[in-house]
Amino acid sequence: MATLSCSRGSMRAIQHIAAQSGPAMIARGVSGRCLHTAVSQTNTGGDVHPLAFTGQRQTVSSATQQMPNSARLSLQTLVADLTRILGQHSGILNGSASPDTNVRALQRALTSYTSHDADWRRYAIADPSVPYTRNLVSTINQHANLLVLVWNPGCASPIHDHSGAHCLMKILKGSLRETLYAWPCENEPAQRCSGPAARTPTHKCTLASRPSQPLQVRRERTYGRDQVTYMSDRLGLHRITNPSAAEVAVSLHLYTPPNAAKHGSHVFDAETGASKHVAKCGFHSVYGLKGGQAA
Ligand SMILES: N[C@@H](CS(=O)O)C(=O)O
Ligand SMILES: [Fe+2]
Repeated sequence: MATLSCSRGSMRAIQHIAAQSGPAMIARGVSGRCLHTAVSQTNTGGDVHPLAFTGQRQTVSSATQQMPNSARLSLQTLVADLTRILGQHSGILNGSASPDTNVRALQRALTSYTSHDADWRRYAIADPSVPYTRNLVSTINQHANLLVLVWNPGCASPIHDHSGAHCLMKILKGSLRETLYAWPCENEPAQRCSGPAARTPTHKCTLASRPSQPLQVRRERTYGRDQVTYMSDRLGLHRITNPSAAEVAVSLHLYTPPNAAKHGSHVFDAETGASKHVAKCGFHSVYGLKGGQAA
């Protein structure tokens, strides 16, 4: 089975795989997808993995607009708060979502920040050719990745895991729907899928060792501007969708440790539960500069 990669050098391979697979592959949830024709018509990259770099970009708002100091400070303050909170734990050392990470404090910090467009505009680099873009704001002293994601109307991420990291998402603009799924092997007998290990990206439950069956949806929730939600591999898998047919949505994501950028993650087929590893998920921009590479 071909491995999708987020690295820039393998874009040709991704496009080639996608061209062969076409809409069926997208519909099966291996890649991100867009539901509305307005996007998919311009979306050569309905076929392109959403985490991939494409080189074609536009900012959501005019880049020439000034950023008020007060707004800029509020995002800086949030980054400072997150750095202080994450500096107090050792989660970065063991490469997985450490129980001593103060998730509540992170959640409080993200909640107390109020979204100002002028604050995050420089990071919100859109690209109509992919379902969504990933733009690095800060590495929080190497403890995390703080990203701004820009979601085209009707577009969604693939169903994916979070590489053992804590993931917090705050809506900056518009609304986003989260569909939460159980791990494919969660209800399998222990001998076929060994306990908690089945709920990590390194679980051994491959397609060969279990029946092919649709992923089970646990819940669906829609979050509006300034709402914050938490996700991790312990809760299962998820897909994020921009339900609007017309409006771009923007969200702020904190991943700690920053595992997906380093080691990639897994995407899942909704119909069969089959997974693929996506190597080293990159950024469309870094610190507001286009064409950035993964830190
Ligand atoms: N975790 C996804 C975005 S989302 O669907 O939560 C990513 O980093 O690309
Ligand atoms: Fe996610």
